[in-house]
Amino acid sequence: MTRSALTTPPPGAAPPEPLPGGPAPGSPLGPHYSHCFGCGPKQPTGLNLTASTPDGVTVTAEFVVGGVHQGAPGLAHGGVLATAMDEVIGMSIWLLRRPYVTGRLETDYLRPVSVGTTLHLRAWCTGVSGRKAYLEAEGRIGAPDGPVAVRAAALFIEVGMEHFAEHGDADAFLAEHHDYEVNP
Ligand SMILES: CCCCCCCC(=O)SCCNC(=O)CCNC(=O)[C@H](O)C(C)(C)COP(=O)(O)OP(=O)(O)OC[C@H]1O[C@@H](n2cnc3c(N)ncnc32)[C@H](O)[C@@H]1OP(=O)(O)O
Repeated sequence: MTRSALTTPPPGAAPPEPLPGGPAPGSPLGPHYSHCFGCGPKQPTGLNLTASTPDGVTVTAEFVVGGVHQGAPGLAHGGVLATAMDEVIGMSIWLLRRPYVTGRLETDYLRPVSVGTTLHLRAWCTGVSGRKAYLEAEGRIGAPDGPVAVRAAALFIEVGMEHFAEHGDADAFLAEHHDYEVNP
């Protein structure tokens, strides 16, 4: 992975600890928003990723590449694979229950991914420094220890709820997260 300086945590940036009262290891994670293109069950044209966490800080998910995800005939579109990386990374930082958005996403494509492949995704945080979270992800073909097809590194930036209120629909988010603390 040719991770750039922009997605490499600075010295002293520690990875996060599991959130007290967070999801139990192995338990499935719900979508962060039901209409999300990546994980929303009410988004029929989306990726419909479902994920779980083995340890409260890592996220795993399976993505079955279908015909609707093609770029070249029979092969996954690179932008769709980047979307899957963005989503699983977003799910892993959402384990902290603070709102982050993608600032930068770097993707390496190491192997072609055929339609019909189950891509085993994994994402984790390598460090948090102020508002910046540094994250990585990988997608492996056919099994959790299969050959790596895609790798990603990302910088996510923590934002306030005003980001969604000003640019999007904060009420739609809060309607699905009654337990969410706006000012924790
Ligand atoms: C609640 C669950 C949500 C799940 C979301 C799922 C993931 C997504 O799809 S998010 C959608 C895609 N992303 C976006 O729409 C974000 C669009 N961008 C923005 O809104 C803004 O640029 C935003 C919020 C990232 C940063 O703006 P702002 O809050 O003004 O902060 P800003 O001062 O510019 O940057 C903060 C720091 O991050 C750095 N930074 C910001 N963007 C980048 C970038 N692209 N690359 C490198 N560094 C960056 C800045 O240099 C700055 O660093 P420092 O503190 O060292 O000076």
